[in-house]
Amino acid sequence: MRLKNVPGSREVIGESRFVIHEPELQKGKWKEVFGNENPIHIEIGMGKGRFIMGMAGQHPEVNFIGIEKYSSVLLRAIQKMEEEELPNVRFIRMDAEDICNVFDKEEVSRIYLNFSDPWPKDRHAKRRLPSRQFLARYDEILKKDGTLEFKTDNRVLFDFALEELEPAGWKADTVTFDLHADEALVRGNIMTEYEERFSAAGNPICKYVIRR
Ligand SMILES: C[S@@+](CC[C@H](N)C(=O)[O-])C[C@H]1O[C@@H](n2cnc3c(N)ncnc32)[C@H](O)[C@@H]1O
Repeated sequence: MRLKNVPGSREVIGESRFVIHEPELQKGKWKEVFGNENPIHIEIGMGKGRFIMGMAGQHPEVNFIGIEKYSSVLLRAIQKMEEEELPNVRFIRMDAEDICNVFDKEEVSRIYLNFSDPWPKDRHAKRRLPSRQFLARYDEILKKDGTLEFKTDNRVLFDFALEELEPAGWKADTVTFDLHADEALVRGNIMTEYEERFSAAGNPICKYVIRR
């Protein structure tokens, strides 16, 4: 269900203590937000937050920041955090196009892209989160030894994402076209909302991991 205009969602988000309301002000200072020196991992297009909250529960030694464009979707993640507060999670409502205004050079240790919107029209290719335009933004904020991980069931988008790596100066370390068929790779895997739905429908899940 895509909820773009849930009445009151902007107000709830505006008052939520789990949301960073002026993220540009934290650029270069994210460790202060969490009050520790732990590495920062971000998920771009986090949806309702299942993945990032699952990861945060498994990894209290990491700080997680979820980025989501739509308030109505972010609202669902906030509701989950009201039920199960995690000290190492914060959310930002923003378009990831502006990500370089929010994180300083090498401030982020890992970026997760999960089931990113495919934007099927060619003229919208630059809006795809694994596009070379976005890779250039990730290049700015990711630590030199940082990691980028991308999962999707959309084979066309995945093939596009693989083709974007070389022109952007990136190289995949691990590529799988059926994550759930590989016991070693799937160990510790946290399912996203979309992953649960699509893998239950029998769609193979593709994934790449890049270590810089
Ligand atoms: C297909 S959903 C996948 C949600 C979740 N990652 C999952 O796997 O279940 C893609 C999400 O990315 C968000 N999104 C798309 N483009 C974005 C952008 N440029 N900045 C921030 N969020 C974005 C959408 O609003 C949507 O919630």
